[in-house]
Amino acid sequence: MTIAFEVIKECKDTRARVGRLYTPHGVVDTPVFMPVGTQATVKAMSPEELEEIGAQIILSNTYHLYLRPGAEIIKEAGGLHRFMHWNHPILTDSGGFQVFSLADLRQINDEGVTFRSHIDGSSHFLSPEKATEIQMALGSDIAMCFDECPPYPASYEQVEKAVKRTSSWAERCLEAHRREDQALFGIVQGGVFRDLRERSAAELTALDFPGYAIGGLSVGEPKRLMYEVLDYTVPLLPASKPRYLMGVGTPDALLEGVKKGVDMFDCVLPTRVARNGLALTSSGKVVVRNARYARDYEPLDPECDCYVCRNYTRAYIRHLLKANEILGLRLTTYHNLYFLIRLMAKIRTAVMEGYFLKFAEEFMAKYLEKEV
Ligand SMILES: CO[C@@H]1O[C@H](CNc2nc3cc4c(=O)[nH]c(N)nc4cc3[nH]2)[C@@H](O)[C@H]1O
Repeated sequence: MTIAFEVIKECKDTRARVGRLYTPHGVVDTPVFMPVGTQATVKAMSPEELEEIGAQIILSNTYHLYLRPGAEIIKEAGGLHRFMHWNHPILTDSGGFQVFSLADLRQINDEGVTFRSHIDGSSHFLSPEKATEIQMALGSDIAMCFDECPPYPASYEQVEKAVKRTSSWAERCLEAHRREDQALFGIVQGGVFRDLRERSAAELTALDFPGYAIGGLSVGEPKRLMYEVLDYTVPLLPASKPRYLMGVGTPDALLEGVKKGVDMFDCVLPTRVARNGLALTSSGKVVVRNARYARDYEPLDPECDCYVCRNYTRAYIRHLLKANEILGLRLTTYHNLYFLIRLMAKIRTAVMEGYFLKFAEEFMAKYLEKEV
């Protein structure tokens, strides 16, 4: 068995649950936030720093690594874990989303996708078989099916076509998948159309994947629409298997996703906004680049106990960011990742001890979702 999942504790008044995901590279306590390491690195962080902040599993991208440095080099180097010196679980996204959102799309048909690289314009072809082969070469613990993620908004016909393709491509990925020490997760599509979500979930659960992602969300739709889709999609997935909401998210979306029964999350947000000088704190977002922090000798988050908040001030980090000093990016990234990973740990404790709903309400009351 390449991967096993067990539900440890269910929340009595929401769908939240604490679980444990057993993978070839270690155990993951869920709900879990996965830092994004698109090009085999979580930007500005070393693997040791990721361990220090409590990162359990990270995400990397088939599309990017296939284009650069190429799956062959990573395979020759002994696989992605050895290549990037990360000896804990890794999940790779299949390229389904990246090829639509990044590449200069040339053509998509039932066979696969022809596209031009966003790096050098060279022409490439990705199919379910090829995306699966690349992930087997990378050696991630969890590989994702090659799917079609429609944009938002998209017409019913467009989404229906993507569901059909995603289901047929899922069968082809399953057929092509040959690595015993790697789990392949299915991805449910269906946009914001309930009947299409039901159809996609039925077709994918019939294939009995060890885990399921909810795709096609966090693509620009209003949050309340995403929550509505989750409300009727999560119950369609087997409760005994991990559920992964792709591309999410902000502290409020993580809390809502956990409340609705999601176990795994990933988002570029904490690392991306850090590079724009925005810190996530228990009282909301702090745009530490702002002049108002020039003489602010408090930590990014006075309630945070991370290495950055124990040793540096807003004034210093603002100075570094304004001076384009690399340490500025590193310190803000370190704190943002710590903040989200710490939030997930608090969520797990709250579920275990039966006060999750109260915790979520109190957290949100403080996290005003506005810049302080
Ligand atoms: C809100 O942040 C922006 O939006 C992206 C996050 N949102 C997101 N939705 C996703 C959906 C899918 C999917 O349906 N299939 C596969 N295979 N991977 C996916 C990856 C996804 N990531 C960030 O890149 C950022 O630009």
